Amino acid sequence: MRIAVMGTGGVGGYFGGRLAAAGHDVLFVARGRQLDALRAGGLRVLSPLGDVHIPEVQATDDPSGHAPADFVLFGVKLWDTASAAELVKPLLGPDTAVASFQNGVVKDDILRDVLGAEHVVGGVTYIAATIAEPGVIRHSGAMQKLVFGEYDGTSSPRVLAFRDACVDAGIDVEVSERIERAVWEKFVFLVGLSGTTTLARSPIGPIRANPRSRAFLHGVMDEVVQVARAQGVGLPADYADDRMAFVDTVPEGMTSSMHHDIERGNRLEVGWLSGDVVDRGAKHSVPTPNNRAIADMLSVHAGGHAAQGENNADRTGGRTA
Ligand SMILES: NC(=O)C1=CN([C@@H]2O[C@H](COP(=O)(O)OP(=O)(O)OC[C@H]3O[C@@H](n4cnc5c(N)ncnc54)[C@H](OP(=O)(O)O)[C@@H]3O)[C@@H](O)[C@H]2O)C=CC1
Ligand SMILES: CC(C)(CO)C(=O)C(=O)O
Repeated sequence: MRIAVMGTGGVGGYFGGRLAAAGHDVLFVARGRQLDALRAGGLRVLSPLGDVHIPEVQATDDPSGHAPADFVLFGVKLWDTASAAELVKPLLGPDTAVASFQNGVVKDDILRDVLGAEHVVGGVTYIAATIAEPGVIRHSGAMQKLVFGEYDGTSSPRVLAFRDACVDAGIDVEVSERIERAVWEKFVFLVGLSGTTTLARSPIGPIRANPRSRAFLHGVMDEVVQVARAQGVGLPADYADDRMAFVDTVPEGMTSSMHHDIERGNRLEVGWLSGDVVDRGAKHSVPTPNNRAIADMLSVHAGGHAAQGENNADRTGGRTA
C-alpha cells in the first residue's frame, strides 16, 4: 500500500521509518533541516527494539505532483493541523484514509473540516519518540502502539490493509471499533500526565508518590472524564480511578512529550490539552479548576522561549480551533 507521513517528527518518523524499513512505499512530508537531512542521508530510527537506517527515502515539502496515497499517517504538532491538512489534499484519492495520531480531541474535527469526513479515520498512539537531530528519530522504551479505526466502527478494507502493513513492520497495532472512546481514554491519561509532569518539571514517579500531587493528578484526570461524559462520550464516572491504577504501573521515569518540550524551550500543546478541557467544561457547565491552573500557569511558557512574555494571556498558547 502507498503510505504518506504528514510530519516526519517523533511519531511520523518512527512509524513511517518502520513501515519503510519493512519495504512499504512511504512518502515523508517534512520541512526545513529535517527535509534537508532526509534528502541527504535518509532516515535513521534509534530504538531499544532495533535501529533502522533507510538510506534513500522519498521526502518532500510539497506533495502536489505525487501519486495519491492509500493511507496518510498524520503527525504534526496540534498548532500545525489545519495547514498540514491543506498540504495533504493533493494526496487524496476517493478512498484515501487520513489517521491523525496527534494528542488532543479536536484534531479530527479540524481534519473533517478541511478534508471531508469520509477521509478521516480515528487514531491514537502510545510511544515516546523525538527528533534527536535532523534525520534521526530516537525512540525511548518499548512502547510503540497504534490504535485506529473507522468512526462508524466498521472493519473497512483500508483500515485492515494498514493494520496488515503495521503488523509486517513489527508495530504493535489495534483496530478499534469504538475509536472515539479510545481517543478520549488516552486524552484522560495524557492531560493528567502532561499537565503534572510539565508543571512540576518532574517525571511521574515523584508526582504519584506525593499525596498532594497525586490528588491533583487524580483531579485533573477526573475533570477530563466529567467533560467527556457531559459531551456524551461513554466513559465510566470513576474512570479516573482506573487511570490512576494505570499510572501506578508505568515506569517512575516516564514523562510526557510536553515536559520535554518545556525543557527545550519549545512551544507547548497545553492550549489543546488542559486549555481545551477548560473550554469544553465551560460549555457544559463542568468545573475544571485543576486544568485551569495548568493552562493558566503554563500559558507563561506556551509560546516557547521565542515568545515568552508575549501573547499568551489567553491561555491558549495560540490555539485557534
Ligand atoms: N513524540 C511523542 O512521543 C508523542 C507525540 N504525540 C503527539 O503527536 C503529535 C506530533 O508530535 P511529535 O511527533 O512529537 O512532533 P514533532 O515536532 O517531533 O514532529 C512534527 C514534524 O512535523 C513537521 N511539520 C509540521 N508542519 C509541517 C508542514 N506543513 N510541512 C512539513 N512538515 C511539517 C514539523 O516541522 P517543524 O519542526 O519545522 O515544525 C516536525 O518535524 C503531537 O500532537 C504530539 O502530542 C503523541 C504520542 C507520543
Ligand atoms: C504519554 C505519551 C508518552 C504516550 O504516548 C504521550 O502521548 C506524550 O507524552 O505525548
